[in-house]
Amino acid sequence: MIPRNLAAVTHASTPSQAPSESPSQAPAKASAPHEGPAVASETSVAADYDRQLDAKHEALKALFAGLDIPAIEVFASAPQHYRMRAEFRIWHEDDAICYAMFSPGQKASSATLQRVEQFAPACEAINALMPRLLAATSADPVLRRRWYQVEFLATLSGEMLVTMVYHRPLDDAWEAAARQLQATLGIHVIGRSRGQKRVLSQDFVTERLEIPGPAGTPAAPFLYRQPEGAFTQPNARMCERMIGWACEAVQQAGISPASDLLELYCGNGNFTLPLSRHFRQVLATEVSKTSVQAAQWNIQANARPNVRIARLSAEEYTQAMQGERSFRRLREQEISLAEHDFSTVLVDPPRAGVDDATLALLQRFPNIVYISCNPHTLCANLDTLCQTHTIERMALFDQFPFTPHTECGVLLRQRLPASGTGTRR
Ligand SMILES: C[S@@+](CC[C@H](N)C(=O)[O-])C[C@H]1O[C@@H](n2cnc3c(N)ncnc32)[C@H](O)[C@@H]1O
Repeated sequence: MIPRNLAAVTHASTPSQAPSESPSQAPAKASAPHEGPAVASETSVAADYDRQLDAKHEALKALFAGLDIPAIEVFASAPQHYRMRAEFRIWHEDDAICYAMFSPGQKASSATLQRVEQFAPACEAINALMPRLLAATSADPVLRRRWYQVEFLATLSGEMLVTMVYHRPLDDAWEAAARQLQATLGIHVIGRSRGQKRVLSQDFVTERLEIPGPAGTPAAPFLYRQPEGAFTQPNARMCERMIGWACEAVQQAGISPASDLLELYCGNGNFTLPLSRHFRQVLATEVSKTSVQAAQWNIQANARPNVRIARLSAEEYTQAMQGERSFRRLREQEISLAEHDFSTVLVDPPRAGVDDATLALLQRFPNIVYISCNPHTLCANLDTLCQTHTIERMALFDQFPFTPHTECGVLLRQRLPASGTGTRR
């Protein structure tokens, strides 16, 4: 039996999941406020939420005090049920299992275990599934045996992909039991073990985001294939607002829709597809093969023929643009950089920020939209970019309530626009 004296984390706030790493790189770990057996009242959660958002806003202003920034636009999240992904360890005591989290750096043991029954940051569909999945697997020794970790990936419409990670090879008996589980719960199941990935129906979900239009215009739907293990923005509602902000920023800045957009670190085309409505052509690049394949599907599904995507790292793209290297991956798709007339570049790098060579490339663009999940590397990069550009807009998107993490959006414009198209090679 699982000892009852262990804290039942009914409303743990959030895992300290590194915001921009792939889910598989960032195990869920326990953290922060609203943790513990008591379920916080809605009023106290709302008050705590407002306080933590104010604190993030103040921290951001202090961090960027050395730069000339405009008033920060602040986008509040739902305080709870905002995450479309969650992952937990599975803790075994005798024949019983439970969901578990461990604080960062803590060795997993009964003493450090935080039992999780419900998880307030996760969307309601994940919370509804958690007890049903646990009951079904607890009752089945084949599914339970050496089950180590579970990863949930949900969509706003309730589609659900569940990855069950094991410390044993997965055989046909496991697959038969997992197929039964999948049918009973109405979910997609993937089994993973060392060197093994058994996909029972599909290894992705399809998210539908409603992207707000400019003031007074209706929102537009976009479909996104989101593969297991690839990066996706965890807070779907906040993601809609981030994309809406980026679209509005380029329109309000008066950037010519006859010009082209370059995007680095494009993932599955999250920003690319809605932004492509505001440009003649878009060239998007991304390093992850899985994300590039999803982006190709998303381009077709959303009928965006003016978007092309190439699997290149930001560093490689910079080398190609500088004429230092040529890439078969561009030639195969008949992508000619010289045929683009880029007015704007959008970057959304991982937490490490943008490398020096790519920063120098960005400085050649009249307009830069920078989406960042790490204000510290953003601040360091802005130090460089502000040598050539001014910051016209800055936004705080609270993607990760009750964590130290803050997502930002920045629009920069070149101080002295080069004559003609400064970025045509
Ligand atoms: C913060 S995510 C943003 C993805 C996308 N813009 C979105 O909103 O979903 C960063 C992306 O950069 C990719 N990435 C990481 N290092 C990279 C590099 N050196 N060059 C290009 N892409 C990289 C990751 O695979 C990931 O998809």
